[in-house]
Amino acid sequence: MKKAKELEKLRKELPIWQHKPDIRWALRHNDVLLLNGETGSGKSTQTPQFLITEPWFKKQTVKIKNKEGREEDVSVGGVIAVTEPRRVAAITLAKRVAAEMGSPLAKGIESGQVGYSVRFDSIIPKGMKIKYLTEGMLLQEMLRDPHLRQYSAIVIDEIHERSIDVDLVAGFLRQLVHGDKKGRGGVPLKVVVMSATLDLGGLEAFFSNLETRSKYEPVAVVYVKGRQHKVRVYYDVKPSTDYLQNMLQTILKLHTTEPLPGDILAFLTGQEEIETLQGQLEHYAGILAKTVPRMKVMPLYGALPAQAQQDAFEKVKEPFTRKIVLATNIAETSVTVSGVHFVVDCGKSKVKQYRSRLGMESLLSKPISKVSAIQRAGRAGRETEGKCYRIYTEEDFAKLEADEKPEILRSDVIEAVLKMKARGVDDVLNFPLMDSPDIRAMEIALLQLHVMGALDEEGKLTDTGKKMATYPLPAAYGRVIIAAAESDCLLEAIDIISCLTSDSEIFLQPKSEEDQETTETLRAAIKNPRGDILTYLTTMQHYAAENTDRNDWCAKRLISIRAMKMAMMIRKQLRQTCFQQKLLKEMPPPDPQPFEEISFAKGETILKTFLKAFATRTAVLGAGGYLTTQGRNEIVIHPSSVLYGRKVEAIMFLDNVYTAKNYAKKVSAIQANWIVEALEM
Ligand SMILES: Nc1ncnc2c1ncn2[C@@H]1O[C@H](COP(=O)(O)OP(=O)(O)OP(=O)(O)O)[C@@H](O)[C@H]1O
Repeated sequence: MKKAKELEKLRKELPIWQHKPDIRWALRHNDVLLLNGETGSGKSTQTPQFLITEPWFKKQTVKIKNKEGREEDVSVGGVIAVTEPRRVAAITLAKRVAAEMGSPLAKGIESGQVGYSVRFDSIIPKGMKIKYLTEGMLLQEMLRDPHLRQYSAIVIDEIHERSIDVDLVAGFLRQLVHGDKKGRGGVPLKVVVMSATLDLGGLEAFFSNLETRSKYEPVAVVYVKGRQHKVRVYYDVKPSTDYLQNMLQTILKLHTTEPLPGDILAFLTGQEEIETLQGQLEHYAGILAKTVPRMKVMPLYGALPAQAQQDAFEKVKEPFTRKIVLATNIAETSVTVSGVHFVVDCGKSKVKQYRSRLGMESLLSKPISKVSAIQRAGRAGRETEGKCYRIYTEEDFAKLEADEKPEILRSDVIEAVLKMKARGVDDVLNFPLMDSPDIRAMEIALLQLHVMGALDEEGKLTDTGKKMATYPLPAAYGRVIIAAAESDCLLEAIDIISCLTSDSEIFLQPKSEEDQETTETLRAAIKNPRGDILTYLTTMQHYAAENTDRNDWCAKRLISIRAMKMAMMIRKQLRQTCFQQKLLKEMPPPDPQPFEEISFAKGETILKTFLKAFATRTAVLGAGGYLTTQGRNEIVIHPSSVLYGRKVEAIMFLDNVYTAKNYAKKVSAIQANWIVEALEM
């Protein structure tokens, strides 16, 4: 790692450096700054560093009335939060900025100026002035500290990515900036919104307070022109029929013709493609001539453990070796993958799509937007001039949409509605957001939350709803936790939910028929004929009871050890939260505990508990197959379910995908009369 002094020279060469005075001036006179800058101009790393010496940044002690109406001394400010759409970006940026400031950032070191906070991992040193965190973490903090008293400023990075979380953060910040400042003892909160897209008009209108516009204009705008290094872009001359094959050839060609140094970063749509290409590249790596550099192929996707993700960012230490990073769009924005001079872009990514008519969400592989293509290319020009190879034609590029459609317009909005309610927004249909979701999607979400008991007849958040909003879980699983505490099956529900919400699938797919047979035999003991929910329970209970070699236990059954480790962390966190909330009377004894088969009756209780949250995700067997209870749509059981091919009276499914057919996933066998009971609750 370079020293702060050496890095200072590089910092001064960044295009944003020239704008340091404008940025400071703008925030001395305005509460909101919109900052537009090309990728690589230095926004994410420099902006917070420019601001920590400003007079308004200092921590202040102010008098604020508490709930009883008594005035007390409270500290406000002294930290700048920078939100990032993804964990990797928050962590790598914090490390970079810590190095630039010459401030240590490591586990066990107590003081330092930079910290970060992402799920299951944080370093918050004493004296921290800059904190990188994910948008989701800031939303959780806002529930505990609605006035964000810890902070002098919030910097929203990469707002153009438009995740649901960033839209909510922006909506709540707008409310804080324009609301009365009593909750902060009169100290204003500064907000910096950073974007790589030029269209700031919409954002400016959103953050301006239209009612008071004539008296006071709170929004300043700064444009940062230029990036540090040039990136040349190359296109395919004709459309490709097999882009994976094309990617492979392009990477091999670059590897065999381009001199070192110069690592390659390739963008693909998901884990499966990455693993396929990795296998192919490693095959070629074994047969390359000795005169050609060695290849070090490194995957980079969301479900990888944090350390494996960080490894992909490191410089290659081995001599005469080229790093080839195969990534999903998690490496698309904000990050610098060290050593990369070449980007190869497949031009697609997986996106969530909500079909409000069906009330269901599915994941589709779609062409990216122009903004994404530009961001991807930008990764080649972070440390030096670079090249980007687009595995599509220039005409195809011209046809791409300018921007991604905001997630809130293509998703199930139940979590968004719950978070708004938890923040005290009563009229969610009229709460100002940058883009308001389809009214039908909002109404469905309100209805579902009411059915779950999170909202009362008047649409007010109930105690159940308040608790649900505090869990780092989809709303429906939060509801299951509460129902399970009432039905004496909380520990079992936590075990199941931990598996269900782990980063990646617990059960890996066998690669050959032979594997399939052996796996089936070994999995027989964990499979429960009543469906996937109870199968997850036995899996977790066997895994937690295993006291010799958990890796070996997983490998034999083709169970993902990585997914199980993540599930164990979620289990620990949920047990602690439930203990704090007094849903759990005492903490269970530490693992390993002997495996104990649950009774048939307990299994029924668990399924009925899940049904309290998933009553609308059920289907009943008719003459032609299963028909959903909501909407009477045909649905078939997905091959990944233990119930695949079985005909039972009725099913409950926790997930579904809409590809060639409407598939139910994570399926359990239930009785039709339980659905009526659950809906009448
Ligand atoms: N982890 C890192 N390792 C090496 N260099 C880095 C690192 N992070 C940032 N840099 C350098 O700092 C420059 C500016 O990075 P920064 O993230 O601030 O830019 P940005 O304008 O926010 O870009 P983007 O919108 O793409 O995130 C990079 O181009 C790179 O040269």
